[in-house]
Amino acid sequence: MNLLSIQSHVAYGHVGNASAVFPLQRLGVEVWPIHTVQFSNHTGYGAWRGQVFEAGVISDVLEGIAERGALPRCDGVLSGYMGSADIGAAILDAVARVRAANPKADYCCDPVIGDVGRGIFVRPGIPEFMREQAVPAAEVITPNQFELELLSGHTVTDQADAVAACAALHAAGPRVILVTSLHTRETPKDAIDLLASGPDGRFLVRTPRLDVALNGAGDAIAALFFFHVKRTGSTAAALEAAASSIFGLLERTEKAHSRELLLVEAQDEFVKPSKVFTPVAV
Ligand SMILES: Nc1ncnc2c1ncn2[C@@H]1O[C@H](COP(=O)(O)OP(=O)(O)O)[C@@H](O)[C@H]1O
Ligand SMILES: Cc1ncc(COP(=O)(O)O)c(C=O)c1O
Repeated sequence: MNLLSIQSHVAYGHVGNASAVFPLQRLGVEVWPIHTVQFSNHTGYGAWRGQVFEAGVISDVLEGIAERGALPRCDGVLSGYMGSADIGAAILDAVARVRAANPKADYCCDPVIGDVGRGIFVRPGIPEFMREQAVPAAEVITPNQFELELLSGHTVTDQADAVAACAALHAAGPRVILVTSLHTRETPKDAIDLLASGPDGRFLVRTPRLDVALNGAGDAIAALFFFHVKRTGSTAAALEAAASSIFGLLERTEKAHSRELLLVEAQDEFVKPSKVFTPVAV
């Protein structure tokens, strides 16, 4: 499988492409990363150095890949945090070019907008861009609970609300939805839910809540989920594999008291997770 992954990149630590690329490679995917920024480290440290690339760089690198004649072999595009609407437009152009070369290619959009604790943390215009352009163009999306509410216009208090919100988003385009970090009235305090919704049904996985506050887990789970959807064609199987791998990764990271995901050290979790969380139909 060949996947184009258009995301931010950090030299030190693991967010964006530095979180998504290696797990895919470990699973045998040929990844073509295009970086939207190159920073020293993620912004959670409060200080970082590096550069935000212009949207033109994305189109230029894509043009070079096209010149190699590779686009018909591209099976999908994955995107994450978008620093500006220009970057967003360049990403959707890339999706359109890939689709023109391979009509079977899919687009997975992690519609990064914000989260429950922090509210919106992207630039003005990005939430609208996600809702009006990126989400309708995507086959697979991976919103967290905050993004699910914002994109669907539904308040999510219980599981039924989350299912209804997913139904509203399916109507906008995406065939498969993974809701991350879901906490409804039914979720115990010491647990985290993941809800996946697709043509084969709706499924829930509940894992223990670990004592970690890390960046990049969302980027890794989006990559894993997209890969397993494409590999299996099953929403339930993709949820099981992605949720189990991420839990294993985070548990190892917690044990080591690491501030960064132990992506390399815990790489076997991507292939054979220590614990398997079997989804239940909801
Ligand atoms: N403290 C935690 N305990 C257990 N699992 C977690 C924890 N934090 C994140 N995860 C797992 O990682 C997934 C993605 O995390 P999320 O917080 O949505 O990512 P991000 O904020 O990096 O976008 C969650 O759905 C959950 O499965
Ligand atoms: C450049 C960059 N990309 C992506 C992320 C993803 O972070 P999170 O996993 O917290 O959503 C971060 C977070 O700090 C970042 O700094």
